[in-house]
Amino acid sequence: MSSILKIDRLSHRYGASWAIRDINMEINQTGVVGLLGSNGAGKSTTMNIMCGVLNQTEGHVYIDGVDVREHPEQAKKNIGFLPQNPPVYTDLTVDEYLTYTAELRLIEKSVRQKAVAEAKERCGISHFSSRLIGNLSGGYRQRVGIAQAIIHKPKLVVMDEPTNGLDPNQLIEVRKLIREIAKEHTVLLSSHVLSEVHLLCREVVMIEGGRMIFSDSMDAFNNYVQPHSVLLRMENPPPEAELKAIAGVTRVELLSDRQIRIYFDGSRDITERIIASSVQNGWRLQEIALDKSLLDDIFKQLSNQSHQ
Ligand SMILES: Nc1ncnc2c1ncn2[C@@H]1O[C@H](COP(=O)(O)OP(=O)(O)OP(=O)(O)O)[C@@H](O)[C@H]1O
Repeated sequence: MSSILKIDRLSHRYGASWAIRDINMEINQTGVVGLLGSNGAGKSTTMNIMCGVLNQTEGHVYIDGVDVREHPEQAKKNIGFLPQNPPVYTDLTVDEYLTYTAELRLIEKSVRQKAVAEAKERCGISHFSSRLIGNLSGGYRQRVGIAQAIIHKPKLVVMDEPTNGLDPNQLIEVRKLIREIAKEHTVLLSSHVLSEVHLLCREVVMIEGGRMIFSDSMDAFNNYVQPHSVLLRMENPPPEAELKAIAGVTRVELLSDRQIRIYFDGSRDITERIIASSVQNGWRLQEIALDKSLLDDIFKQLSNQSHQ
């Protein structure tokens, strides 16, 4: 059986400069896969090629076994695309716009209205059928954008930064909708926000500077995001050796006479052991805080590893 998406040594350059180099990816299941990368990493370029909007310089993209460049019409039957700026027409009503997109997707006239009704229902916009898109909030406009992406029931739905610019309530709602959609479709979404990918995705692909630097499950990715150091403030800190003796501690860094950073090997109960030792030995612990890895640090760490 063919993969839902297979990307094989994909590269693209604009003029003389390469935007992406040698991207490889394979997805075989439903669920959400995140394409994570900072601004300018190459996410939109990859997605635009995947969806047949841009012709690559080198490499291949197969959707359900069909080469997007060689057989675009056939491949696009199984792709839904929500670009970074949703292609919604603000002077059309929701019904007019979705009927138009159903037509573009070559859905037969006899079943077009049914397809529009189903897409509206799934995206929670049935009650806005005759509302002008220009009069909808950002969150609802995004739902209309998602509705056009699933109207022809594609196997793969590609969403370029789908939650960008939404307010916190809209964010929660749109995330919920993406999770729903991902029960039946494979969703590939891009983001430059680590927490977004964390909340939604089963797998993560990271690109930086146009190169793929990580591709694995969310659990594997978490190993990089989990804190590996803790910041302490103590009124009566012990000699370094006593802190090093706590199980799991790998390194101790004295920041000032009361502030200390402790590096540990990933065991989650380290804070409990530090607190217990402090109470037992009278170190008078005042503050303890886990250092979360910053996205920039993770990018750096992974980039270094992939270049070694
Ligand atoms: N049409 C274009 N012409 C020339 N260079 C481009 C063009 N589009 C993108 N680039 C360059 O290609 C690189 C990758 O851009 P791309 O838009 O794919 O990144 P991105 O990860 O989607 O970033 P963002 O989140 O900012 O959209 C960047 O250096 C960008 O400046």
